[in-house]
Amino acid sequence: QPPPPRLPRARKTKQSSSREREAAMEVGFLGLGIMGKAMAANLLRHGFRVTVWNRTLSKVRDAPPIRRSIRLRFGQIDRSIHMPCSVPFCFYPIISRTCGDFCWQCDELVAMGAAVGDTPASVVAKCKYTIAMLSDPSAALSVVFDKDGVLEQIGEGKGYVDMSTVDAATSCKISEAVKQKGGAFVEAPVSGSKKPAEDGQLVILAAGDKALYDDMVPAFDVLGKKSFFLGEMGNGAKMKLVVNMIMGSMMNAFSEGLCLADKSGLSPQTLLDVLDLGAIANPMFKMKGPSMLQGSYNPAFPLKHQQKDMRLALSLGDENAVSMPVAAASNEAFKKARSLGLGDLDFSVVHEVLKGTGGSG
Ligand SMILES: NC(=O)C1=CN([C@@H]2O[C@H](COP(=O)(O)OP(=O)(O)OC[C@H]3O[C@@H](n4cnc5c(N)ncnc54)[C@H](OP(=O)(O)O)[C@@H]3O)[C@@H](O)[C@H]2O)C=CC1
Ligand SMILES: O=CC(=O)O
Repeated sequence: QPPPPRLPRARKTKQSSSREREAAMEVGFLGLGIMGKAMAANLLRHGFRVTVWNRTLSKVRDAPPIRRSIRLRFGQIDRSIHMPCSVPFCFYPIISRTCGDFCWQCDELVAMGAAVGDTPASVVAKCKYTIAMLSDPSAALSVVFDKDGVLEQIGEGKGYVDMSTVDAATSCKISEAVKQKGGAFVEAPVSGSKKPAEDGQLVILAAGDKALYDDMVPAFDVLGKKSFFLGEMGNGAKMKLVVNMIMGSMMNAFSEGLCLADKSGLSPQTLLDVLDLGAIANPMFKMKGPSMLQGSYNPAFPLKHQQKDMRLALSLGDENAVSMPVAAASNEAFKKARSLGLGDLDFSVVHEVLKGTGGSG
């Protein structure tokens, strides 16, 4: 049994601390892609009550192999109920008729106890804190500013935390709008992919409202192995873009090296072994190398997101007059991969492009 989340603030009175604890454990989560789903699951496993929303509802309601929970709604109350094995399947419709709206197709999160919100606004209305994990700047802005968006319900006493990878301008625009409504905002992009998200081993790069950051530490402790508070709004986004610019360039150099080894008559597997023992050994080469040699590119970090990060990092370079020829060349390879329809595969699929243009392909 995992330990309950820490109290967010020092105790005041017994009554107020129990109210704070209740509120702190109630978190909204917008965006259930590769990362969001794993992160929301972690929060649920650690005792947080989570209300989730995703633009495409089917991701929330994918049918699991065993349908053992139902979703009940009574006005504002929206609960997922686990049916004990002793309740025969044939009784579910009867329960549903008695209790109102329900869905059979509860996905893993609902089966773990998540409630489902209809809109970002309804999630923010319900929860003191709402986290978002969305694909890119346009998604991040849409979820906040569009109809039924976050802005409709954010206000005094509520916090919004966007963990998507976006540029500093996007974070600042959201921050201004949230603050104007009386709410608090933290940007908190993460370093670490699907597996670290599943294992609660992300590195969190936060900036913005320090009080909200402090409130979020119990959740960040569950999601990550370390969180950095980087000061003023935009610094989290910038740090994340610098890190991913380096990562994208490394992936290109690695792929070229695998091609070069292969074309010059060396064993790429032996190259992996040699790299792993030397000064440039790193978890990315170790994890991605074997699957790249097999030509297997199940997406942990989709290439379209890596290319978005290269684009945003290059734009940050433009703003600051920093010449980045290595990153620019890497961006071209990622763009080429996108143009070939490879954007939804793992970013390591750029290896195939490099093979095609000069390597073994
Ligand atoms: N995967 C990784 O390894 C890592 C990813 N990141 C960053 O985290 C973020 C999420 O990544 P990941 O989970 O991999 O991405 P996915 O592509 O798996 O998920 C993207 C999510 O954004 C939602 N979305 C996209 N456009 C919109 C929109 N216009 N309005 C509302 N929702 C939208 C999608 O909803 P729908 O299901 O409806 O399409 C989905 O929930 C990205 O910014 C990425 O760069 C950061 C670290 C690691
Ligand atoms: O953004 C991707 C990651 O692995 O970090």
